[in-house]
Order: sequence, then structure tokens, then C-alpha cells
Amino acid sequence: MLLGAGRLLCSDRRRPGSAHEAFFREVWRELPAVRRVFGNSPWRGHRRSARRTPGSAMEPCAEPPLFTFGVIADVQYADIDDGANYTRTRARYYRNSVRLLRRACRAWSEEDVRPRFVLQLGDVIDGHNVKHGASERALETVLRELDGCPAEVHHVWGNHEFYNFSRDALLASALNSARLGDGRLARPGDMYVYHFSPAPCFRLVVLDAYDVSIIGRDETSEKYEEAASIMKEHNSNPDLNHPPGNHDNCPLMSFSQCRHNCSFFFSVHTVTHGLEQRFVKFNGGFSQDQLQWLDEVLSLADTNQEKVIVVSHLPVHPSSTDPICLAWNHSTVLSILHSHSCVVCFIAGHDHDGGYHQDELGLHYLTLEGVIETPPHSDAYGTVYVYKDHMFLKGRGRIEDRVLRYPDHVNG
Ligand SMILES: Nc1ncnc2c1ncn2[C@@H]1O[C@H](COP(=O)(O)OP(=O)(O)O)[C@@H](O)[C@H]1O
Repeated sequence: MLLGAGRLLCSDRRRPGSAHEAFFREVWRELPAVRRVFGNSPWRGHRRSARRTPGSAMEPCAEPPLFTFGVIADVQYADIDDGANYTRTRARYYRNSVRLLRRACRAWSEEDVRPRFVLQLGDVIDGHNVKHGASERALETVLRELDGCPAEVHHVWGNHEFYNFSRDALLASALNSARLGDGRLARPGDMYVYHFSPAPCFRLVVLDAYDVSIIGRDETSEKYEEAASIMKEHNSNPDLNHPPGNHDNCPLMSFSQCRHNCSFFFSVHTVTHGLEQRFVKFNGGFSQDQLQWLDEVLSLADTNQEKVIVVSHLPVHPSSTDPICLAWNHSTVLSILHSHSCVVCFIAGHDHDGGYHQDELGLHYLTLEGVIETPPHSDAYGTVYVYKDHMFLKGRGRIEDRVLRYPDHVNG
């Protein structure tokens, strides 16, 4: 059965829009064995196939957008020679990343419609700065570039922010953009969360994915205790950055690295090692307080009939990312998003390969390709054009164009 299902899942037949897609969705939904084998991501290999509006394939609509905003993720700047990721499967261009950031800021400045804001999705400088005592200098370098942006910058915090700075230092730094937030339903406690309305009927919510984490919390804090106990339950490796399960000997690992072409192997690898891989120290989760706050903000947005974009460094939908990059309690966040009628999109960084998924309710999950793993001749940033009934992501370089039509229950 595995081979048969594998052939089917490998084939173009499950490609969104194909004549067989509905059949495969049905099989996947109805047969627990298939779901067990292929996990939550049987369409993942097709995550780059955006739905496009006929006639508007690669350009925004002719009509003026309500507003636009810039997006960029995982700059991870450091003044060091090029290197590689942990598994040495991807190059990292530490110095060049700030050049790409500069290019993005310049391009946003030259656009016909000036972006209303820029969204920096976290990991703006790399953890390597710490051992060179260069954290402050690196931050100054990227902030200087961001000063060239034509609009205010909203910063999300990722794991590399916490490698470089304590939470208190971050709260006191220019990376704290919560002052740009709406005063209503102010953030509780010491979480870095806020929301703002960039235009009438739209709202953006910034989440803190390291609220409960080993790296984002002081060791004496309750939230650190909570994170430590979650990790103890799920990951028994001496090095907590090493995901649970033995991947080193997994013959599928090399195939699963090549996720765009080998979705079958990726799916099997995911099942073999499962979503448990997310329980690593470089990820984190959302506290109960934060989830309650999110629920309240979304309720207010429902009442005001706003369209909401939620953002965090960590992705929350398993089909929009490698599971090793998922937020620990991603499924609770998904339940909250689903319990409100206002949410149209979730945007994250962290998985430098990027990802995309549209779920059964029509919500979009966008994971942006990281600047740090983008070769010098390419780019990794985008501009989102926001319209009444959809958004259009104009991607540059590695980031693909996408039409993100709002869910039917939002468009009415
Ligand atoms: N599979 C792994 N096993 C052990 N340590 C890892 C693994 N993957 C990453 N790390 C370590 O975790 C930290 C964060 O990894 P990194 O790849 O820099 O994160 P990011 O994806 O946010 O750039 C680094 O110190 C890295 O060496």
C-alpha cells in the first residue's frame, strides 16, 4: 500500500488544480492509514504552486492597492566569511546579507506606491556575532540600512535575536517596535506582542514565538521552567538543538533536503521522524497568556470586520515549513486562528527554504525564504499589495509571486 500510495503522492496527480487532486484529498482525509503514513504534509511538495488570478499572473492589479508593505526574513548579518547551515547542505552568505537588505530598502523606496510599513520577520543578525563580541556593531549596521527604508519597520524577534541579546536588552533596543502598536488590548506581562491597523479594516498582529523557550527566557523564570519541562518530555538528546529521533542514519534525509522535488521522501521522512522534530532549543512556543491575548485581539477584529494578518518568526502550519522549524504549540495557534472569521494570512520566517500552504478554510500560510541563504546574484524580499478581496505578493529573487485571495467567509 505504501508503494502504491507513494506512486500516487509522488505524481503530478495531487498537484493543486489537477483532475485527481480532489480524489487524493478525499483519500487522505478518509483513510487514517494514509494520513499516518504521509502526515500532515502530502501537498507540501506543491507548496510553490500559488493560485493565480487569470490575467494578473505576475503583476499586481491595474487598480491601485489599498496599501502595500515590504517583507523580508532572516537577514542574519555578521561580518564573517561565508559558511553553511548545520547540516552543511546550504551556503550562508553572512556579509552579503546586508547588501541584499540594502537592495531591498532601495527597491521599496523606488516603488510607485510607497510601502505603508516594512515587516522584518526576525533573525536580523546572526548568533555568530556573539563570539566576536560584535552583536552591537552588527545591529547598528543592519539598523543603518533599515534607516534607508521608506517606511517604519516592524521587527519580529527570532532565535538569533536571543543568541545576541537578553530579552530586557531587546525590549530596550531599536528592535522593539511595539511603540508603533495600537494601545488597545496592550500586551500583558513581558511578552513582545502588539497589533496595529495599517489602514482602515486591516490589522497586523505581531506574535512572540519565544515567549516560552529555553533561549528567550531567564533561567530563573517560570516560562523557562515551562520550556525546560516541555523539552524534557520530548527531547532526550544531550544537545537540545539536535531534534528528537535519529536522523543521522535516515536514508531519506538526503532526499528530504530536496523538498521541492522529492515530496514523497519528504513525507515519509516526516512520518518517520514526525512533527516531534520541532522540539529543539532553537524553537519555542506561545504562552497561555499570549494565546488568550491573541484570541481577544482577533475577537475585537471580528467585531470590527477587519482583515487580519498574523506574523511570528516561527511558522505554525506543518504544510508551510519543514517540521523542524515549527512552533512547539503550533496546533493551538491554528485552532485560535480558525475560531475567528477575520484571519486571512499567517506570515513567518525561520525556514530559509520558504514555504506556502492554503488550508481548508482558505487561510494562507506564508514562510519567507531567508536572505542569509540567498546567493549574491539573487534576492529575497517582497512587496505585498493589499486589495479589497486579495493580496498580491510581488516576490524578488528567490521569493515567488503569489495571489492570496481572502477566504470565502472573509470576502463574503
Ligand atoms: N540538527 C542539529 N543538531 C544540533 N545543533 C543544531 C542542529 N541544527 C541547528 N543546530 C544549532 O542550532 C543553532 C541554530 O541553528 P541555525 O541553523 O543557526 O538556526 P536558524 O535556522 O534560525 O538560522 C545553531 O547553533 C546550530 O549550530
